[in-house]
Amino acid sequence: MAVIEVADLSKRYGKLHVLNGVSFSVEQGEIFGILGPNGAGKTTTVECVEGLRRPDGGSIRVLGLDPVRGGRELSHQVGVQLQQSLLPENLKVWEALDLYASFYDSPKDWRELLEEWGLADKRNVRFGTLSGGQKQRLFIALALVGDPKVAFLDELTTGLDPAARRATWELIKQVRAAGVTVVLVSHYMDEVEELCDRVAVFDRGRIVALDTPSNLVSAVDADQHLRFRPLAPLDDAVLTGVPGVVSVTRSGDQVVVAGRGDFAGAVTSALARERIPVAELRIERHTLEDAFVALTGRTFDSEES
Ligand SMILES: Nc1ncnc2c1ncn2[C@@H]1O[C@H](COP(=O)(O)OP(=O)(O)OP(=O)(O)O)[C@@H](O)[C@H]1O
Repeated sequence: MAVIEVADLSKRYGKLHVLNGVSFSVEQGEIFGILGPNGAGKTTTVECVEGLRRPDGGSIRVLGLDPVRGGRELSHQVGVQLQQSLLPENLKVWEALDLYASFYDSPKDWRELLEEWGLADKRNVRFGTLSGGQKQRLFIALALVGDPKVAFLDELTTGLDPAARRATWELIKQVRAAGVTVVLVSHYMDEVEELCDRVAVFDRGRIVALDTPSNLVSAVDADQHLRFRPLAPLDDAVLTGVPGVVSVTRSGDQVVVAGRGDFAGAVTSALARERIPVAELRIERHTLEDAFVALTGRTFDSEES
């Protein structure tokens, strides 16, 4: 069952067309990723879906309701982590959770959320004195305190250190396991690969691909690279004739073989046949970043113009 249905969404700011015909649906219980570089239109899309912005065209349904007209009814079933959420500096952690819980019909017990999100010992601490990571975890807890059916999380792990990011990912998986549908806005490729069941790749106000992260990666039609250090003299001609090999180059004492299809197995067989032992053998598999470049012709970090 689709929890969110977006069809042909368009949005302008003055003369700037920010969204042009964006369509997607989010199924119940999935983590749906919205990935794209800065300015691609991710936040505008999500804010339209949340009912915070009015689209210029297209239709949106969330749990069967129009987010603008059904806003009141929806707000009890939806949790939102705002991108630049700000709370009064003096508000204590427990007061923030208690306040947010009061907005909902049947909120979660915020004491449990404090435990889950590692904030139990910060209960009486004022918001203004929390670290960046603690603020971020509090914002996620606030998005979940209403026990929502759908949670929108925007730049989930910004400001968290690597261990805290991993811990957050595990908690988000638990949120999914509890049946909550999650829409995750991100520009972190690793996060999307780790968490998302499906991902919509945004570029310049359009969705250029929508699939599982692994399907997006395997659709990349570009050379793969196999690297190794030969431990005996190697004539490149041994490898250039191997089926699937596109090129053989050297990088210091490493050999880099570019190829397609099943070339890696054929290369290692050829090395074995020639009795050339190798060290540090590794295949550089494609990533979501490669998929983005293949889809748009641009690197992910280039800003939208
Ligand atoms: N209120 C606004 N008025 C005018 N232009 C806006 C407004 N909000 C966003 N924009 C512009 O619309 C475009 C899309 O912005 P949006 O925030 O949706 O992108 P994004 O993909 O979420 O980027 P980021 O990752 O930086 O948040 C950008 O060019 C942005 O400058």
